[in-house]
This record gives sequence, C-alpha cells and structure tokens, in this order.
Amino acid sequence: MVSRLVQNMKVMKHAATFLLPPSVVSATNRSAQTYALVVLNQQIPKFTPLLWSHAKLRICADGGANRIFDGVPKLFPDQNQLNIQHRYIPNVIKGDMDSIRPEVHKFYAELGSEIIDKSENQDTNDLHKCISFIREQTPAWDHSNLCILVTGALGGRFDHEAANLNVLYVFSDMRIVFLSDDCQIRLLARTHQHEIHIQSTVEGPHCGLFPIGGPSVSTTTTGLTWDLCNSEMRFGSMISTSNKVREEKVTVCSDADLLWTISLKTPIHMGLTC
Ligand SMILES: Nc1ncnc2c1ncn2[C@@H]1O[C@H](COP(=O)(O)OP(=O)(O)OP(=O)(O)O)[C@@H](O)[C@H]1O
Ligand SMILES: Cc1ncc(C[n+]2csc(CCO)c2C)c(N)n1
Repeated sequence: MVSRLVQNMKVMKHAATFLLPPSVVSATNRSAQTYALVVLNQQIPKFTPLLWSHAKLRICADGGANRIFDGVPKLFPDQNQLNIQHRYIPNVIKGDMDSIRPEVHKFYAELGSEIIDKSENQDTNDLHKCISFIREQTPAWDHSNLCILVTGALGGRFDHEAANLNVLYVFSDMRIVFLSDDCQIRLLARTHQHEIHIQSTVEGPHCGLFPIGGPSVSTTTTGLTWDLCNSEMRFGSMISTSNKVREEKVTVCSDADLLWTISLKTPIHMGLTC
C-alpha cells in the first residue's frame, strides 16, 4: 500500500537557478519559473540585486522597504546613490506599517509603489501578509511555476524566525525559498517526491534535512554523503545536519514535511551592474 502511494506521488523539481545570472539561465533555457521577491526587515544578502533582476513582482514587508532603500546603494558604492534608489522601486509595500520610516514611505509612494496597510490584523506577521497578497494577486499564474524568494527571514529575533518558518508550513503548497548570504531553506512537502538539482557553482556542499512540524517515520534520500534509508527523524532523536551533497541530483521522499537547507558559496556574483 505504501509503495503504491509512493509510486503515485508526483515529483517536484527544485533548482536554485535564481542564483545564476539571467544571461546564463536564458542561454540554457533552464528556468520555467516565475519569481516573486519578498524583502523582510533584516540585512539583505549581497546578491539581492540578482534576485531582484529575476523577479516579476517585488514586495517589501513593512520595514523591508528600509532595507532596500538603505542597503542596495551600499552594494554599489562607486555609483550615484540616488540613481540606485530610483532603480530599485518595489511594486508593493505591505504590512502593519510600524517599521517603515516616513521618508522611505514617502519616497516609494511618490515613485508608484502600492502601499497596503494591514495594521488592523495583529494575528499574522508581515511575511504572511505578503505571501497572502501574492497568492490572491496571481490566480492567473500557474502556482506550480511560481517561486517566492524571501530575504531576511533568518538571523535576528528568534520569535520572528519561528514565525517565518511557520509561514512555510501555512503555505506548504507554494514554493517559498528563504535566502541569506550563507544558506537557503525550503520546505519539502510530504505530498510529493522531491528532486533537487544542485547548482554546484553557487550552492553546497553542506546541507541539512529535518522535520520540525512533526516526526518522520520514514525518509529516504539519494545523492547525499549520509543518505537516509527508510529512516526515522525527529527532534530529540536523529535529524540530518552537517550532511553533504554528493551528486548533482538529490532525491527526497518522506512521510513528513521536511526542511531542506543547503549552504551558499560566496561570493555569489550579483549578476548585474545597475
Ligand atoms: N529580527 C528579525 N528576525 C527575523 N525576521 C525578522 C526580524 N525582524 C523582522 N523580520 C521579518 O521582517 C518582517 C517585517 O518586519 P518589521 O520589522 O517591518 O515589522 P514587525 O512589526 O517587527 O514584524 P511583524 O509586524 O511581522 O511582527 C517580519 O514580519 C519578519 O518576517
Ligand atoms: C496567540 C497570539 N500570540 C501573539 C500574538 C501577537 N501577534 C502575532 S502576529 C502579530 C502581528 C505582528 O505584526 C502579533 C501582534 C497574537 N495575535 N496571538
């Protein structure tokens, strides 16, 4: 019965081609994905301009707007700082609006950003509000081809980090990737078998795989140095950390939703001069 279910399970493919320059991706025609970018209120990764260039929709969660306003010009120290600020205009700024600075609010409002104040909702965090917006606004897009890249979800206050991880579980049917300068994280839903195509020029070899929403009775992987074979994983017992990718394709099949994390190589080229 279990093996029949496994056989019927759809395969979901993952590839961090958004960390490659757009010219490389289009030349090899490897990306059928549509990207949205959500910038949170934590330090932006150095490769944020690269993510920005891949994204069709760019959203700042409340104080994330300050991070673009202050942080992107610093990535281009030799260029005119005001010019840079004018080139990185979010489509939308959404949240409870208690962290965006007044001058940043005014700057982007005048340049056409849509500003959505959801201060009446004190039950979900700003990342949740942004993902809900993307989901509502993009019904026409094929959600299986939509990938939401998120910066600033990691590092900082632990309750914020926990709330951000919870968003991965709330929206477990959407592709959401958290990115910092050091690593990326995504949720591998138990509804699918997963094929992760490693972009070895920009990611790996260190990786981890573990359940946080509930234990896994059986997880099987291929392509890792320490592969799992019908293994049990749970906090308080075994979880897979400091593992390494051994092959260009890693496969994961589990009865639980798992977090997959892989290290990023530095420096990832920003992909663009602006
Ligand atoms: N210290 C932090 N660590 C991790 N994530 C953070 C941190 N600070 C902010 N974030 C992320 O950035 C988003 C926007 O944060 P901001 O500081 O603008 O608002 P906030 O009022 O602190 O957060 P929220 O209203 O969502 O509780 C948050 O929803 C969260 O996802
Ligand atoms: C049980 C419970 N715990 C905490 C909060 C507070 N809270 C959670 S998300 C959020 C919004 C932040 O912008 C706030 C204030 C709540 N509502 N319910």
